[in-house]
Amino acid sequence: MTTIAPIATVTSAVLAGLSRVGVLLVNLGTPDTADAPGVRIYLKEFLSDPRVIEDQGLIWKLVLNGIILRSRPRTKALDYLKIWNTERNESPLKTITRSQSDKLAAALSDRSHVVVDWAMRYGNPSIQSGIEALIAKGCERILAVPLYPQYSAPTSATVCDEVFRVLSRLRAQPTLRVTPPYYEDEAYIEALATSIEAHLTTLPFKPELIVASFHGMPKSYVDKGDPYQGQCVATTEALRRRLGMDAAKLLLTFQSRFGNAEWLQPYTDMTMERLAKEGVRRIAVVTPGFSADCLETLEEIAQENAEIFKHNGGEQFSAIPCLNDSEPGMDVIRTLVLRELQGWI
Ligand SMILES: C=CC1=C(C)c2cc3[nH]c(cc4nc(cc5[nH]c(cc1n2)c(C)c5CCC(=O)O)C(CCC(=O)O)=C4C)c(C)c3C=C
Ligand SMILES: [Fe+2]
Ligand SMILES: [Fe+2]
Repeated sequence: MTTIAPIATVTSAVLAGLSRVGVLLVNLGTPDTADAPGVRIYLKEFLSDPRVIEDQGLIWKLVLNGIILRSRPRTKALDYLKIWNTERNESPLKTITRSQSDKLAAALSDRSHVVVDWAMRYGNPSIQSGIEALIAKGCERILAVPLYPQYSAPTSATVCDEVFRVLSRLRAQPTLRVTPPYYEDEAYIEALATSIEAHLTTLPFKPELIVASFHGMPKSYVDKGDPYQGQCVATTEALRRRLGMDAAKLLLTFQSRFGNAEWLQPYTDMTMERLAKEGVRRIAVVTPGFSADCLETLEEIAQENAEIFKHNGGEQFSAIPCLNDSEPGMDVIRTLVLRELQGWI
């Protein structure tokens, strides 16, 4: 049965005349600790989400609990250790998302009734705690911002599911808006292009080509109607136009395959191997689908895929940082948020 949460905090804020607008930045989530128990808790929550693994039947439950959660946490914890932010003792995804939130708050500080916070879909800080904190600060309107340029059900939709689940337990709900995907927004394409150009000037070599690697997903999800692949293609084509590069100079690939089903192709790792074997010696890889550097960019691309490329004859490999909390990156988030807050501020 759905329980109705107490609304005392909401009521007192409203009575005090503190009606505010809340902005909640949300990214995927990451383990709290870089060890097997921490990764197990994270993977269990993540992989039990029917938006991520659509068939949550008995066979999947047996595979998840009997195989995956027994072995993967140990190996993945070692990968997390390679990229861990030891200063703050947290995953880079958290450090960067917090900084994006702080910088957005600073950029909107002249609008005192706007409150900015951040949350993770899986793990901590949770979406529930983020929404409760905004409500406690008097926010009667909330803009949820899934930090994914391209929409997909396993990422953007599940953020909405969780936001709606939290609101479903409230008697006095805040009014809700959700930012749309921004896969071909001018500010986003411009930010990607300038960050690529700036990065290339820092390299001691000139890449023969650039690979744009997006997180993959099972092909069947797209066949059933997920628009993700089309939006990745649209981003890449817009970037090609902006950079004056053709499909042979800016390639589109999909990484992070999980399980045995067919995922979106071409696969990043197989492309690295193919390119090196065909004689390409110098490449750069950009990851436009990730708004913040994380395990998939810092370890899988910058370490694993660099190794695959070099092992097969490649010589120079450079991973281009995500937009993160850089000036162009914050320009994207600020532009998106200000556009979607129109009429509220
Ligand atoms: C069926 C499984 C998965 C789907 C579908 C999926 C889609 C998807 N994921 C991202 C972004 C990220 N994924 C990250 C890690 C990660 N992804 C999966 C599985 C699926 N992702 C797993 C099991 C993991 C954990 C690591 C591992 O065990 O391999 C991350 C990094 C998180 C971090 O802690 O740094 C991100 C970001 C997108 C955009 C996406 C949809 C297209
Ligand atoms: Fe993923
Ligand atoms: Fe990965």
